[in-house]
Amino acid sequence: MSGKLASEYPSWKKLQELYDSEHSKIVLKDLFAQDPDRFAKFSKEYNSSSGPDVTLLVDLSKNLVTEPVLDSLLSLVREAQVEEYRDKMFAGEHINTSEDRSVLHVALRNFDDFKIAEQGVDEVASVLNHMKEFSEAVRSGEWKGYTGKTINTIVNIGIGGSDLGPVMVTEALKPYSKRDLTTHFVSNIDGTHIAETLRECDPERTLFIIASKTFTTQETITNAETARAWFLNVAKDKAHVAKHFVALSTNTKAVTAFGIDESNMFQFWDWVGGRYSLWSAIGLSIALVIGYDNFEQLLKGAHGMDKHFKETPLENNLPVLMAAVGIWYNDFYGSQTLALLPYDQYLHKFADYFQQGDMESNGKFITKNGQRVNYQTGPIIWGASGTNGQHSFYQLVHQGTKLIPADFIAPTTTHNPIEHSKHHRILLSNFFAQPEALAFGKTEEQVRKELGPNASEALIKSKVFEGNRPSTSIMFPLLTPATLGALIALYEHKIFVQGVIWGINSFDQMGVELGKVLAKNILAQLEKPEDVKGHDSSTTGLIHYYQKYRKE
Ligand SMILES: O=P(O)(O)OC[C@H]1O[C@@H](O)[C@@H](O)[C@@H](O)[C@@H]1O
Repeated sequence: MSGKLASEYPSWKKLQELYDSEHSKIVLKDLFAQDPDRFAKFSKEYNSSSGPDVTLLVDLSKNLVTEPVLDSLLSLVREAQVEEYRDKMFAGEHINTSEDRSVLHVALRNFDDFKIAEQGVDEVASVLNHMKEFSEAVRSGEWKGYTGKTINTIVNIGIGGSDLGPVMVTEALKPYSKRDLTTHFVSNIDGTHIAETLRECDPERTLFIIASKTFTTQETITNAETARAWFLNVAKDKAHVAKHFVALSTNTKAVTAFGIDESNMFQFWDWVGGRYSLWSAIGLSIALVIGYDNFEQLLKGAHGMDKHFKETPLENNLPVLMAAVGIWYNDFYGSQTLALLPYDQYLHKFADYFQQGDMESNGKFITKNGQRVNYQTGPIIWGASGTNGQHSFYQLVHQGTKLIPADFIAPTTTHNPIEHSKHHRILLSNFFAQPEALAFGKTEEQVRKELGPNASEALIKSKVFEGNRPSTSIMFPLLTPATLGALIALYEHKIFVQGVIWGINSFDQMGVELGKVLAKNILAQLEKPEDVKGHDSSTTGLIHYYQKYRKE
């Protein structure tokens, strides 16, 4: 990030020229026909160089790129000084400039490898130790509720980064979970969420984890207060709260004011961004569900990817390559979205998770220098797992009018090999077929031949697949904790690289503030119609409608 707009870099201009002169010639069918080595050239295998063995195959060959395009994209990465900024992040420099903070989720999974000088980094190991002791005590039954019974249910109360990571990871790693420990995640302020959850809980056997970096988030504090009131309604004595409520936060004062003992608080630091926090104390629910050792494997898998990102030349650097390809579509092809399509039911929350990870990081129109960008920044992230999407939105991906780059993700081996992996073979045959269909389509001649001479022209046309629709395929042997860690870190660093190129601050989230402020103001006006002041006629009309028809 050189202080420039991305569009001012020479390679940006070069890329625009390449797009203008070449894009109509970038046809996957031809590229594959011309070059039998295309897969070998454009796919990369990642093998972890430290920690648990992780291997990932990232196949970029079905993307609309040629070697000259990729070269220019990598020049752009260099001109934007991505490597320098990466090193600044790892060194603990305050690259989150608007909040004057370092960005050190990599320090949470470092295990003494990189030397990072920042306050709090030397406390990471002791917090992990606290998480280990606590999770083992709960899982073994040594930790007892106020009536001496063991814990059989945990309820994580948090939202955004204090919810989505633990939800996604505990779902993804279900095969490693303690099946007799029921887990709920309550996030929404809608009282239905906490009410429906509490209906399934026994106050004598439930542990509430109040997860909030700031410990001021309206949803989380309100839900936590409701949970505490529900608990005390049965337990009566406030002293019992200590056995059933723990907090994950950076805000000791607010945690103790809530009534949670400091010894039941798991600390983290302001250099951990909410959407990058599952590696911190925010991951306590993960450690409880899959066990601390597996949680540590998750961290170590991510650390392996950190090393790869930090030490691998750009040409082979997976987060860099994925970021570069994404920039090509987003800024030159004008595509608006990126679909995340894991062919693994356990990853069914992956797209939800990276909706925040990517969109809250890179959904910004102002550069770090305060200039408005004159190009597109972060893509809209969406997706669904497995073949479900095929029976829903893939129609548009195949034959719609929009270009939708997609990442297909799958394990070679399933955790559930029913009937000698019959299901998995069918699943994977779809995983292989969809990118093939997207890339190579089906020509009019093929359709004509298939339908015979009596078919109408309209029918023939409707069955044509233009093809040339790009995708990346990512495969790995099995979705283990370490593999998942590496996969998440891969996307985190992709987001980082794109943010640096666009010149934006990927680590603040100013865009979530305005709505919060307005809601607070409106909340104070909801009682009486005459209090509703200072709004446009639409907002006033809506509030008045509410006031007319509400029951309580
Ligand atoms: O963890 P707390 O502080 O409750 O924040 C929860 C979430 O709040 C939102 O407004 C966003 O800013 C998210 O980045 C954050 O993860």
